[in-house]
Amino acid sequence: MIEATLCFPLRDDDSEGAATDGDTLREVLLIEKRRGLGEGWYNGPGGKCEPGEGPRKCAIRETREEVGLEVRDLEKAGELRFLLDGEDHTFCHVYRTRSFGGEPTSSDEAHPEWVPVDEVPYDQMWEDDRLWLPGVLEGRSVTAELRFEGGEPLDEAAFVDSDLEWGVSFDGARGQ
Ligand SMILES: Nc1ncnc2c1[nH]c(=O)n2[C@H]1C[C@H](O)[C@@H](COP(=O)(O)OP(=O)(O)OP(=O)(O)O)O1
Repeated sequence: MIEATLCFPLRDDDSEGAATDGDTLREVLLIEKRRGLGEGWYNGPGGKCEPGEGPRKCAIRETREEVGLEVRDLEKAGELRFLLDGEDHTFCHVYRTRSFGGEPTSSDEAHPEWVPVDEVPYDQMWEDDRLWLPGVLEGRSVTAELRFEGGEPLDEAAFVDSDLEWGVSFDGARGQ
């Protein structure tokens, strides 16, 4: 099974024009994927773990490689198990963070964009994301089994059903 990661940097944009009436606009950094699995769709920065690499290190490396952001203090927010035609395909660790340095910049893999959390373009993302990402962006934790059918590649298969559990604890080794 492939082990992969996703990382969702969050910030409050209270600059003039972004917020009105004292409200703060909460934003998430998404990427428009320029190549590979999910090309053309929005997602968080992330990707496959290298051999021997822990998922937290992978999320930090992939975010640096894809958008040039140095993310820190990652909080584990989810574990997603993607099945294709009844078989395990990818196990994805999901993180969020409010701590990072640098400015997001485009690479040949990804184009970054700060997006208000209530304007996430779910119609231009993996179909399952609308089930779990809103809760993750609200600060909740989730485990999910997400089932696809129709053969490789995964991003051309049909999303068929899911089981989600919220309020999961990622304390201890599972928090890695
Ligand atoms: N269903 C769904 N929703 C949201 N995100 C994903 C899925 N399925 C997925 O596989 N993913 C995520 C998990 C990973 O972050 C990427 C896929 O990794 P990929 O881009 O292939 O990995 P890279 O390491 O960037 O690719 P290479 O550079 O190694 O080719 O999608």
